Amino acid sequence: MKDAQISRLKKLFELSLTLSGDPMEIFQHAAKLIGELLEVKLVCLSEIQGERLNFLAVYMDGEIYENAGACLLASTPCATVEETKDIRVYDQVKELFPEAAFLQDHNAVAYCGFPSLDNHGKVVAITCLLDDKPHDFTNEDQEVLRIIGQRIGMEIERKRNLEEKERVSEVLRLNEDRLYQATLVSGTGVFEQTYGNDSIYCSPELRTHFGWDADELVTTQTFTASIYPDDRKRVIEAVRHAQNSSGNGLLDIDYRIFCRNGEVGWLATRSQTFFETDGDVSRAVRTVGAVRDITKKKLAEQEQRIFATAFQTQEGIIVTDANQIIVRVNQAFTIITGYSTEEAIGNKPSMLKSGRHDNFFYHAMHKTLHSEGYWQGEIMDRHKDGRIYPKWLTITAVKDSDDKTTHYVGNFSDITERKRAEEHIHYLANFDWLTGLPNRTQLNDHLKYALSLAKRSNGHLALMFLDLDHFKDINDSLGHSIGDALLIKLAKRLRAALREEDTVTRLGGDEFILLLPGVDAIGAAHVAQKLLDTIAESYRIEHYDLILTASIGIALYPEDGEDLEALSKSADTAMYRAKQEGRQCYRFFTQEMQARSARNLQLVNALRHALDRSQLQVHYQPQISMRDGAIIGAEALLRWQHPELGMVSPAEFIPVAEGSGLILPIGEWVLRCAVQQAKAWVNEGFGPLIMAVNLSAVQFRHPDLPELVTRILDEEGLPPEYLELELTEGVAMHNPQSAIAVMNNLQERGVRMSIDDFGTGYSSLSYLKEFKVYKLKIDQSFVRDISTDPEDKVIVSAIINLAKSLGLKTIAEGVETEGQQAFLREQGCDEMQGYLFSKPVSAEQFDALLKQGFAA
Ligand SMILES: Nc1nc2c(ncn2[C@@H]2O[C@@H]3COP(=O)(O)O[C@H]4[C@@H](O)[C@H](n5cnc6c(=O)[nH]c(N)nc65)O[C@@H]4COP(=O)(O)O[C@H]3[C@H]2O)c(=O)[nH]1
Repeated sequence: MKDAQISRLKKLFELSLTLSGDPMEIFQHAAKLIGELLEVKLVCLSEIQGERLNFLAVYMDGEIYENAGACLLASTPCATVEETKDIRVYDQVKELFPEAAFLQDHNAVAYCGFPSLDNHGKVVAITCLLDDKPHDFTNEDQEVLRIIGQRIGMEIERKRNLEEKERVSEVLRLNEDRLYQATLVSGTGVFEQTYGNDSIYCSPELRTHFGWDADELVTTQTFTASIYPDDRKRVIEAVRHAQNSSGNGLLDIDYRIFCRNGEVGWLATRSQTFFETDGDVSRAVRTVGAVRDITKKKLAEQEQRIFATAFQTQEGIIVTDANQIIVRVNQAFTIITGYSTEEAIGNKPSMLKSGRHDNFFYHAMHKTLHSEGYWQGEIMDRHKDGRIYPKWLTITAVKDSDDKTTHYVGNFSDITERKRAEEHIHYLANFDWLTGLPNRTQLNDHLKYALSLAKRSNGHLALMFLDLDHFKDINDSLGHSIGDALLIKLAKRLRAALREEDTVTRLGGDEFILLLPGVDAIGAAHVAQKLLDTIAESYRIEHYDLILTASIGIALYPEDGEDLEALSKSADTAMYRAKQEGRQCYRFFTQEMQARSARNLQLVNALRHALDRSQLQVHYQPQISMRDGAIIGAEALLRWQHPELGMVSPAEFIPVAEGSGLILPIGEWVLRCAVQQAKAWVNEGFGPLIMAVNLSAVQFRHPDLPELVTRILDEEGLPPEYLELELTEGVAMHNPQSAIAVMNNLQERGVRMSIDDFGTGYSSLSYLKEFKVYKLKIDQSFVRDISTDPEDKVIVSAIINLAKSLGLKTIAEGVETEGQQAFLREQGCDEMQGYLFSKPVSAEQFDALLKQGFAA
């Protein structure tokens, strides 16, 4: 080949190389060019990759093949090219390199291989030319191949760079992909800001948070506008600080933004700013960062803060697990209970128990908790110092998603103060502030209760209005403080003068209302007089000795009213009458009551002297045996003959004597008279004659009674079996247990007992069995009507049968007719007494009866 031809070829080749962009195309082009130019059978352009030759382009018999295979470099002539880094030419090459299969396959005779080197002088490719016949590779040919070899080396390097680039970008793409997946999973968004360019790259998640569209341009301004105003300044300052080259460029910040849905959300940003240094000057060039949505976390934190704050309230809080072991308490718990957190945790709430509630209380509490999941109520607990205090407790069961209780939360407050205030309010609402006496509200309640009791038992009650006389004068002359002190003293006296069950109320000023349950006209008059006397005793206040009087109006249930209003009106009216009639006195509402009271007073006064003025007498009424009509006993009945009042019935004066306490001396006198008389009749030979003496309730309840009876019997010399004490059914049944004790005592002393007026009370059979009585006295009210009233017949016959079954005798009183006598005899009554045989008579007349004998 001529020089000119070569240089033309070189230029052409260089031009072709410059024009082509793809290294692989260049390699193919080069292989083809070489093959055609040097007219060889095969050109193989291979890249060295480790120990292998990769055939990038193969020209064979006019055809070009791309990536046509590979072979090991070792034991090939190409290895010598790599080694020498220069062109190698071999004849009979097949024989020279028998292990190179490639040569054998193509039956290679001529071989020319030239290297391509990279910038560092390393062989990166070998191009070999093969022919199956001898071929002369001239120097010029070799020169051209060297030039091509250099060019191929450059292209191999370019190819490798491209491949590296592609690999790196693939890695980057993969990384980006992974990052994207990671950010998707973690909810993290990323951004990148390059300074000098106001566009901020934001990942899709970030755009989603902020509500920016995918194609919307995000700038510093857009970003700042999305920040919640309260956080804006803080974020701007922190970003500026991170961009300041004096720092490390790191920024960690939480802030709020306006989310796409208009709500406020929380983001956490972690970013790094990168700096570029030019000489001494350093400036921020880029910031990359990750942004995380922490709205839920912040809300949880906020909730926790709220919970923590709520936990630290004035209310005690106690949290237990499902087994009621305390797991948490707050500070207020310690303040209220006295137990520290350490003392409480691990313990049970029962450590606070006061012992004031029984097991039923706690059982009911747990039952409600179980069924309702909630319990609320007042409970008494014990403080660590031992003090018991009331608290208001709410317990709530905390349940998991399976509706299983995991914890109990108890909230409580010490309500000691509240209770005290309530008590104070209750006190003010129910008591008079000055005297401490109950007020009208309480009186109403007490009166309602007393009225209901009285109605049920056909009982009585008295309501009194008490008004001080001229009290205003004391206030006006001595001042209100003296007046108040006087009222306080008076209130104490009134209270002390009355029974526990009575109510004294101050209406305000100098007016009082008194409620006396179970009190009739006589009792009321008695109490009123007692109060007037008590009030009239002088009062020492400061240096004054004061005298006070009052007027009292009395209303009685049921006579003067059946309810509060009617009774109050009546008592008020009566009180005004007392004022009008001279003050310092009491008046009843009705004239009848007033008269009865006056009569009562008259009787009491007269009775006081009845004994010593010998106005009393004992009369005797015979008691007859039903069997033979013989007088077997006498009932002693008291008679009072007053010079002015005339003959007063015992039915009238005995209650007066009982109410005034005079019954005790009078009763003793009757007993002694009766015993003396019995003794006289026994001495006269009229025995055995039983003397029956009435006992009043007051006598019967007096502890000295048995002793007194024995003493009189002893002193008068009458054997006890001649005496029979009559006790009314009502008195015996009033307090049966103590009646039994007294009866036992008397029986042990040999004295007989009988029950008077039997059938009028409500005897209990079980008590009747225990009473040590000898006889039942059938009340005259039944006897009176036995001929006409079939019911009375039944009653009388029942009493007789009952007595028989109990082993008791019966005596019928008030027998006035033969018919009554016949019926009683028929029913098996043992004895009788009544006008049919004799009225009560004097001892002398009785003596005559005894002497003449009696035949029924
Ligand atoms: N209509 C009628 N009455 C008859 C007949 N037979 C007797 N009486 C009356 O019935 C009363 C019977 O006495 P009492 O039930 O014990 O009831 C007595 C008794 O509870 C009480 N009493 C009388 N004397 C005494 C006494 O010395 N001490 C006590 N504590 N109470 C006495 O006074 C009550 C009344 O006594 P008296 O007026 O003496 O009334 C007597 C008697 O006179 C009759 O056939 N027809």
